[in-house]
Amino acid sequence: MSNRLLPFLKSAAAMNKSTLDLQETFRRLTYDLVCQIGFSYDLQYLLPSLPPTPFADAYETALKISMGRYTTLPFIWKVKKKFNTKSQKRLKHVVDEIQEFMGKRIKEKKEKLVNNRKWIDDHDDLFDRIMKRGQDKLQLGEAYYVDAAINFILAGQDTLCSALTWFFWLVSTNPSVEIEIVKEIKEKDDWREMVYTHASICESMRLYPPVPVEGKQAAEDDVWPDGTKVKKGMRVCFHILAMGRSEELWGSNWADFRPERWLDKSVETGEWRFIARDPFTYPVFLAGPRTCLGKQVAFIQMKMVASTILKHFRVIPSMEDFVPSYHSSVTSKMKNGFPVKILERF
Ligand code: HEM
Repeated sequence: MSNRLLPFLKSAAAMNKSTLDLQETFRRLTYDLVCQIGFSYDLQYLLPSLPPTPFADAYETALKISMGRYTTLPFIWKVKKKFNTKSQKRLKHVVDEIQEFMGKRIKEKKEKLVNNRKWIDDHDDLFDRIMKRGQDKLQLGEAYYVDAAINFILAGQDTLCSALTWFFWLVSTNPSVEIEIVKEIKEKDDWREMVYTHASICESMRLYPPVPVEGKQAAEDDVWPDGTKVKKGMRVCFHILAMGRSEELWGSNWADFRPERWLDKSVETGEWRFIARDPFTYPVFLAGPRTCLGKQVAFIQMKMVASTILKHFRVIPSMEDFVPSYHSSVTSKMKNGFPVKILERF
């Protein structure tokens, strides 16, 4: 944070009235973060020079073309695949690029694991741990780990970027919440004690869940408690965004951004206490056995980014009545980005 995000925002603040796309800033930051956490690899995307982002571009192209399969009839994309149309050639090209990039990272790790135990003991990123535990699988070849690494980036980068973008928009348009968060982050150094900030993050993901819609396929015939019959093989979708805006679940003030709905204030100490909601009411990270494996990491990262930025800067939408245009792909996005001005906080 201090040697990448802070200098980047300082240089944006120094350019006084210039506009910055915060969504693009978080896109770059989260690629850097996720690759650091996963592989100790520094992509160096968040630099004031705004360098090209070839790996991210390939990744997003692959995602866009593959997601298109969900919005067309299966036989259409199967025909396209068979006749190797332009989009299918493009998909193959970017998938090759991604696999080559990831293959290199995994190969480097595998060589170090085999040749130099000391190195691996000293460098404990996520994939060091996964590969150490699964040494028996090293013989399976790199493909196993390459797939796991690609899945890891998919799970962690876009979701974090989305969560941060909507959080900063909601905070910038709710001054009383911003004042309370800034007060808290100035008082508390430990992210575990940032209860009000935690509640604000939960509340922003209620209104704008990074993953807006989820689906699962029934492994067996099932009957739900309300009598609904679900046959083996049926696909069931649930709308996380709609659930977060349900009056039945959140009351008549569901449309308000109110971190306090997650909080209780101690009468004696005046300290906030967080009241968690059950994950089946709030399935932003899913619920049950497929709950997000990175939930804790996600909260830590978001609190670190939020506290780093809000301690030093004010983030102000560059247009006075800016209303973001919601775009749902795999994650909740702002259609034309989030143009802001960054001002030093004194
Ligand atoms: C605000 C941020 C995040 C949100 C809202 C989120 C949400 C989710 C959701 C809804 C799923 C279930 C997907 C499914 O089963 O179809 C999931 C799975 C997963 N998430 Fe997250 N996630 C976030 C951040 C992260 C981060 C930062 C990481 C990694 C450091 C991560 C790692 C994973 C992994 C590995 C899975 C797969 C679990 C499985 O296959 O059962 N997530 N996440």
